[in-house]
Amino acid sequence: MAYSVKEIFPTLQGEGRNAGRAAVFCRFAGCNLWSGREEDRASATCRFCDTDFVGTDGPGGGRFADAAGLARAIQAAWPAACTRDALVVFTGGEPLLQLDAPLIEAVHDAGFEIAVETNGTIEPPPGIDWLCVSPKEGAELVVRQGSELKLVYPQKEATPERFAGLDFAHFLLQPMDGPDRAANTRAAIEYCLTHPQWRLSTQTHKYLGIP
Ligand SMILES: C[S@@+](CC[C@H](N)C(=O)[O-])C[C@H]1O[C@@H](n2cnc3c(N)ncnc32)[C@H](O)[C@@H]1O
Ligand SMILES: Nc1nc2[nH]cc(C(=O)O)c2c(=O)[nH]1
Ligand code: SF4
Ligand SMILES: [Mg+2]
Repeated sequence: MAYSVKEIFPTLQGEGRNAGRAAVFCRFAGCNLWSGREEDRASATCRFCDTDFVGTDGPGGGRFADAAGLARAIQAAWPAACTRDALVVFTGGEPLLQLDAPLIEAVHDAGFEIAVETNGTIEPPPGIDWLCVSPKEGAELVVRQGSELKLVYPQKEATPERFAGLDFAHFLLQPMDGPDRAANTRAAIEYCLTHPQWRLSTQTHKYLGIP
């Protein structure tokens, strides 16, 4: 199938348990919880999104006719001379609207480990090496196991207690960015201090000034 990609760029994973690890980010266009248009934000299911995922006009973005072509573009963006420890992070928008078996096979064949950032509303295909699920208030969570559960905090109805018993290796709270980031960060720290199952995930790339 063809893929709509907003942007492809090398950077360090800024969030979660793999923060600090070099990766190629492949950001798919489109999401099932928001159109991405500001005029629709207030009526969307997910209203706090910090990302522009509309269109295919970002650096390295475009329409890719097949998995081999997209895998080549990802490989070309890998900054190191060899593919040792190569990692691609599929994100978006919602990557599970587009990530499929042929693309997983093509990037594995190119030597990459595959990480995915998903809102957890769509069943993932097999073969993902690191699955990060970030539940959204008001959206049904269908992906109930994975590598890390990274909850943006606070969300009124999506409380940590609702997810603490699910089958994930790591549980993270990520302060909601926006006008209340400082207060949200203090609240997340307080929660982690009193609930040590949960660790703090800060969006380090925003402090570091990298994409
Ligand atoms: C832009 S989303 C794309 C992947 C997928 N749609 C999802 O929501 O997980 C990437 C990550 O950023 C998080 N995120 C989005 N907006 C945020 C905000 N305002 N503050 C903190 N994290 C945010 C999401 O929860 C998710 O973990
Ligand atoms: N450096 C960096 N790390 C990230 N981790 C998750 C991101 C995302 O937007 O999915 C992201 C991102 O946009 N940049
Ligand atoms: S589900 Fe993810 S990409 Fe979609 S609007 Fe929410 S944070 Fe943004
Ligand atoms: Mg981001």
